[in-house]
Amino acid sequence: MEKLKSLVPKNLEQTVGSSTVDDLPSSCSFLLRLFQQSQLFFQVSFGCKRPRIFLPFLSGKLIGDLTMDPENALCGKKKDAALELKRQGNQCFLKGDYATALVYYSQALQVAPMNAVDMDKNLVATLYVNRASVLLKMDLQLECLRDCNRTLQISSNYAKAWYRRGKANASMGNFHDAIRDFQISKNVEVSFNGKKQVDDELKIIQRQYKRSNTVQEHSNNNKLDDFDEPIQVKLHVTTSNKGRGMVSPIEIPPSSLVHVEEPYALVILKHCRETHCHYCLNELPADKVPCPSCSIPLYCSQRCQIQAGGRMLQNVPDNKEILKDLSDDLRKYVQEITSPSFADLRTDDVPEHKHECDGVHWPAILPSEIVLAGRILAKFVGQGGVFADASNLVDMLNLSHHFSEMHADSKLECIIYSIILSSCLKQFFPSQLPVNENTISQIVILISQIRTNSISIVRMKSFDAPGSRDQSGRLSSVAPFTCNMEQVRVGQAIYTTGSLFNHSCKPNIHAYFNSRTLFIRTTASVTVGCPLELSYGPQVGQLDCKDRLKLLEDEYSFKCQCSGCSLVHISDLVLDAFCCINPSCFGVVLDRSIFNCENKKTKDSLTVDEQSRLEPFMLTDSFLHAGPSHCLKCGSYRNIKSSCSTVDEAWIHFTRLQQEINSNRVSETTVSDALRALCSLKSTLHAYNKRIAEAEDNLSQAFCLLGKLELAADHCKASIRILEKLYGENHIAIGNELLKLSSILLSVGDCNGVECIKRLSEIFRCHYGWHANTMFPFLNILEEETHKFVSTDV
Ligand SMILES: C[S@@+](CC[C@H](N)C(=O)[O-])C[C@H]1O[C@@H](n2cnc3c(N)ncnc32)[C@H](O)[C@@H]1O
Repeated sequence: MEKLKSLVPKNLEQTVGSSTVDDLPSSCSFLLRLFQQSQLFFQVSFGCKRPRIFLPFLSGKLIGDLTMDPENALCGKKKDAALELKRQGNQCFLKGDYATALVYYSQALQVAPMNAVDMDKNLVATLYVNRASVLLKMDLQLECLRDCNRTLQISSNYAKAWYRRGKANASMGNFHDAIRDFQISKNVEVSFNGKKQVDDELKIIQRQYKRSNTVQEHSNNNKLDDFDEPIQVKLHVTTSNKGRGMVSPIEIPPSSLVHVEEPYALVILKHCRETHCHYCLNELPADKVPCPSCSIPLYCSQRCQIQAGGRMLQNVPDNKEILKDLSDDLRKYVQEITSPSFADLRTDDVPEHKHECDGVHWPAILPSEIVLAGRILAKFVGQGGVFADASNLVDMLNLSHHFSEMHADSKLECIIYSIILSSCLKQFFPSQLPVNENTISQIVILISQIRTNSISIVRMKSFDAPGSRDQSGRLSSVAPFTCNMEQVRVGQAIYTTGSLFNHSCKPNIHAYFNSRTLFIRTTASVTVGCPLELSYGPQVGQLDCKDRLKLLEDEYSFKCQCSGCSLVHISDLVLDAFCCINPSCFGVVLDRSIFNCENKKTKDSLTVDEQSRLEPFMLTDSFLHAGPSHCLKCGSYRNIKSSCSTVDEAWIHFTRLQQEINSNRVSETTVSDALRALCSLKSTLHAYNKRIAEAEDNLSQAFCLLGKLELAADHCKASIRILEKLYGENHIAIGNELLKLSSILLSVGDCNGVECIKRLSEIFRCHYGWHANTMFPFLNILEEETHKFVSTDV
């Protein structure tokens, strides 16, 4: 991108940098002509791990390379590479290194062409059946079963696939299916020895079946969650100083579902490409499914693959040969497995990966937001939209944006990306997407809309929660659990209605995702006409007001007008405050930058109740009398510079402690030093300063590792008391801390753990409603433990 930008002469750069929405088409036209006339050859690197591209832009080589044909494309399929990976997979399998074999077979599947043949068999079918063997060795029976199905959908008479399917079914206790699998395997097996082996296995399973009397359970792994919770209210759109926003026409209690929406378009983030499904964004299972036509996307199931790519894995196999000698029951069974029905899939949508497939490079190379813009454009065109005039796409989406306020450099980048994107998409939509200034300026606005409105889709990072179950479903332990639950950004999406919710640093709604679906729930009671606002990122309790304002301006291009940033409240006062030097005074002392920020806030509109809550920390008119470095309650002076040095010195011990915690080896000496440092922090910082909470949390983790659980519980409680002040009692951050505390208390047999679990369950349910138990399975387990705990106690 930097090299492309360097082609633009200074005067044109300035014109582009100062352009507004109205003169955008002329800026786009200048740049388009410049690139079309450029005779320069240049090298473009988009900063990804793909090889750099050497391109003459004018000759179409840049676009040519980005949209290369499947035979030559790096993202295309490669039979030789697949065969080599298969060979390495086989070697690892023979050595018993199943985990590495799994990786090789999966990589081979990613690059194997669908129609390639290897030793008289379809290569993809062979790779699936090989991977099925590895999965069976690794005790992943369900994954093995699915890979067998995939083999059979390509090659229904693959005896080994029926045989392994039978083994997997038998291991899972599905004896009835296992018997049918072995019967079919025996039928299609050609060798005498093979037939005998299957027959022996069949006899064993038949005997087991007779004994077991098991009720057959047909697991439908691809079944989507049923969703039947009604939406509580139809929200209204109003306009305020924040632009359009959502308000409630009625009073709404906490934890009410107020909005559910599927994305208009969505894209996976690059760092999650190997770990999460490119369609539903859930974590990939061991039997991930590649795109049949290119080597980039990976899916958790065929359903997701078909929905994203719009094509089946293969043609429906010809079952005639295999069916002719089978009973009616077995014939039906073969049909079900080899020709699964995806009739319930939504077919009204434009498959979002279709225009990116067949080996084109650009979706792998361009930034995610540009790929997302491409998906929106493809959907627009796929639904019959045409770029006849200058604003139809922009009007259709009707989303706000900040193009005019964007930095000059960002404007230039946006236009260059729009030229590249329109040229790439032209290969797929030759007549619908003309490369001209109208199309390009609409794409520029689209990118600005994406920057203002796209929502990050997050997932909880996998972790071993307390009371996790082993494979057999037994509770492994309720050992103290001390790590923080972390969320990872996995995708970026446009939800057209969801983007009408404004931001507040003190939000009253919470957004979360199940697969691709956006859910929004109230976290507090909402009065009639009250705006429903969620947090785009920074929240009261996490960052002080000046840092929040800066972050929102830098990353989201607006000056926050929320009540959290315009009214004085306890959290912003205490979060980074120092304590008063007078031990009997609970007032706060602020440094200059925080003081100046708080001083600008309105104090007049505070209610009597709000004023009385601030009372212990400050006199509400104290800003007039006291200044920075002075206690806002009694006016005493504190030397901020030396106080900062005291804190820095103390913090060195907590940095060391954290390092030891990370390596799971905590020494008694480091803990004693940290305890002394905590005293020093407490005599310098305000009692509700967030660093004290962090220090208490570190000590709690350290005492857990030393096995001193009572002390761990005490420090955890101290941390929670501070966080409650900063965030409020029902914030999800408190839920996370309660999770730690409850696991510590349960480990030492303290019945207060039961109360803790009740409280954390309520917080999680308030934020996630009925999804809480599926998203956080440890809740069920902890609740079960609680029941046992209570009954044992009685
Ligand atoms: C996702 S949109 C929300 C809907 C938008 N208000 C509209 O009219 O379409 C985000 C934009 O809304 C405005 N906005 C949202 N929350 C705000 C806040 N707390 N203070 C000021 N402006 C806000 C900003 O312009 C921001 O870029």
